[in-house]
Amino acid sequence: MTVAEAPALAVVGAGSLARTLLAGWRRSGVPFPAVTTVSLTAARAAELRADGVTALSVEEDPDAAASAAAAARVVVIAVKPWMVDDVLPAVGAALQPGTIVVSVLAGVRLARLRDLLGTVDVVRVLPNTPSHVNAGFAGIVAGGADASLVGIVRELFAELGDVMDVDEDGLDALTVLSGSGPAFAFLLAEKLAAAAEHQGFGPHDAERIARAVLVGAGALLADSRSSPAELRRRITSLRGVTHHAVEVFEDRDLGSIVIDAADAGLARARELASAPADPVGTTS
Ligand SMILES: NC(=O)C1=CN([C@@H]2O[C@H](COP(=O)(O)OP(=O)(O)OC[C@H]3O[C@@H](n4cnc5c(N)ncnc54)[C@H](OP(=O)(O)O)[C@@H]3O)[C@@H](O)[C@H]2O)C=CC1
Ligand SMILES: O=C(O)[C@@H]1CCC=N1
Repeated sequence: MTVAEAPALAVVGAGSLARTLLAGWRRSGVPFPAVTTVSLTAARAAELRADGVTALSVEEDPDAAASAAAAARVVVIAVKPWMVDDVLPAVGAALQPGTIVVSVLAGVRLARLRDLLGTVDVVRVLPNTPSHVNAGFAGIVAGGADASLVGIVRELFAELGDVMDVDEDGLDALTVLSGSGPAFAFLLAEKLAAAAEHQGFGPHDAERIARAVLVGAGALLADSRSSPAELRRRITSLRGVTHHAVEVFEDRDLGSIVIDAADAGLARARELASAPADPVGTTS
């Protein structure tokens, strides 16, 4: 993205995902003329300032989100889904013409976002944490937003990885498939490390093995035109070691475990669409 194209950016909500996106954009060198973040706490803002960002907090300035939104051309909303009623009306009231809002919130539908913001220039994007290293995957629902503004958003997320246009049902599905998906891969790495410890390796070497396997398999997948199934077949010698090990996964029906997990995540994404408040009283 060129200097002329890069928009002034505001990010409302400065948690895990917001910082992932900022890291990816910094890494790919997007020349934003200004970046302002808004967190709840002053402590978080201080952390971000140490990274060279203009960081506001609601604790220090109750109007922080409105002032950040007023000065931006792209406003990313990255608070928790159940915070939208508190956060969006003030953002919407401050928006200048020609500004687009990007919601990365799981579940919350465009109709509700438009109502709370009072604008149609809002899109939903569902990114994932590998965006940190520009190996992300994001679904985007453009809705009825201005096409040239949507183009800027699409380009911004293309800096972070692959971008797929979907409808809102597709985005709910991607929330668990590609949004949560990296967590499934990390879970596998954790379990592989635990198996290595079970077979006698110390924790350091066990994690070293698991990391090398996941990183190596990912790199091979990225570099190869072969399907995942074909890459797996090449490791699986007839009546060999892999065959015996994979049979355990098949016997326990790993396929339906993954489908059940995806369905549970999808159900939660749909629930979040209408969740009025944080059901467990925590923001983590
Ligand atoms: N994590 C992920 O991989 C993905 C997350 N998402 C979505 O991204 C959103 C954020 O998730 P995540 O980053 O994990 O959550 P975090 O809890 O890490 O971040 C939430 C942020 O919101 C801030 N905040 C709370 N209240 C306010 C307020 N009133 N005004 C402004 N900021 C406020 C918090 O401030 P403080 O830091 O000071 O507490 C915090 O920085 C969620 O809606 C989630 O569905 C989507 C795809 C992937
Ligand atoms: O767990 C969550 O709700 C968010 C959405 C997808 C990944 N993290």
